[in-house]
Amino acid sequence: MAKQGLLIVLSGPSGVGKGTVKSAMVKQRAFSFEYSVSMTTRKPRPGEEDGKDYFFVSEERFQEAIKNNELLEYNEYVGHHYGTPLAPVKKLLDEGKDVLLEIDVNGARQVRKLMPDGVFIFLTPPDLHELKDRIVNRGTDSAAVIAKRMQQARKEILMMEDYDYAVVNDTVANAVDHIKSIVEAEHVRVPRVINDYRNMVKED
Ligand SMILES: Nc1nc2c(ncn2[C@@H]2O[C@H](COP(=O)(O)OP(=O)(O)O)[C@@H](O)[C@H]2O)c(=O)[nH]1
Ligand SMILES: Nc1ncnc2c1ncn2[C@@H]1O[C@H](COP(=O)(O)OP(=O)(O)O)[C@@H](O)[C@H]1O
Repeated sequence: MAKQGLLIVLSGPSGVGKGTVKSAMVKQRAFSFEYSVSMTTRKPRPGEEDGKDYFFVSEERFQEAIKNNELLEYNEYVGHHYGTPLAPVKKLLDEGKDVLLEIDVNGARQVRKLMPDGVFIFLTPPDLHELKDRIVNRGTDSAAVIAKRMQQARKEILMMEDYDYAVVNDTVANAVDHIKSIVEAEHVRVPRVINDYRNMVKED
């Protein structure tokens, strides 16, 4: 049986650059991983594709997914539901592939209980002014939504205490490098590799 893949959970306040860092990791093939596409009831932003960025669904479909236990975790964030479809994550991990979840802190807390072997990474802004500038410059949210996201961000940043690593997204290249180092280190943690050595030293 293939060794289980590593579950990588990436969180951070809105606008810190999670989407940007994730895309850069895919583009540069920084390391090999599969991205778990979440289900959401929020409307697509310009340029977002159904099935690639999110599965954009109705509230009814989301409620059905909850009822049928299709979601590993889910949460409400600024008026919309977001959740991780369980089946694809499980299948990919069983195939030995690393899977990246980009989810909020409440979701990550639920995942930590169910899958404690994952690595939990929190992406932080260099400071709060920079965070606000990034959300404003992205140009996808109204002033009212930006204010709510900033309020949420202040609370969320301190929830990094539930995570294993804090990575500063000062430049995208630095953030990608740090995440890559963390994933490489996780791959050689003794609990993950000791079985290989048990086999090595077995007498034949
Ligand atoms: N719990 C949970 N949170 C999610 C999921 N997908 C996305 N999120 C989080 O929901 C929040 C809002 O996401 P989004 O509307 O795309 O805004 P953005 O993060 O500012 O680009 C972010 O904190 C995401 O990390 C999911 O499947 N589950
Ligand atoms: N390291 C960075 N330096 C400057 N701007 C960044 C950086 N990372 C992301 N951004 C910009 O910040 C905005 C928010 O990034 P995004 O990836 O949408 O964040 P999130 O997915 O965390 O909400 C985007 O306009 C993006 O281009």
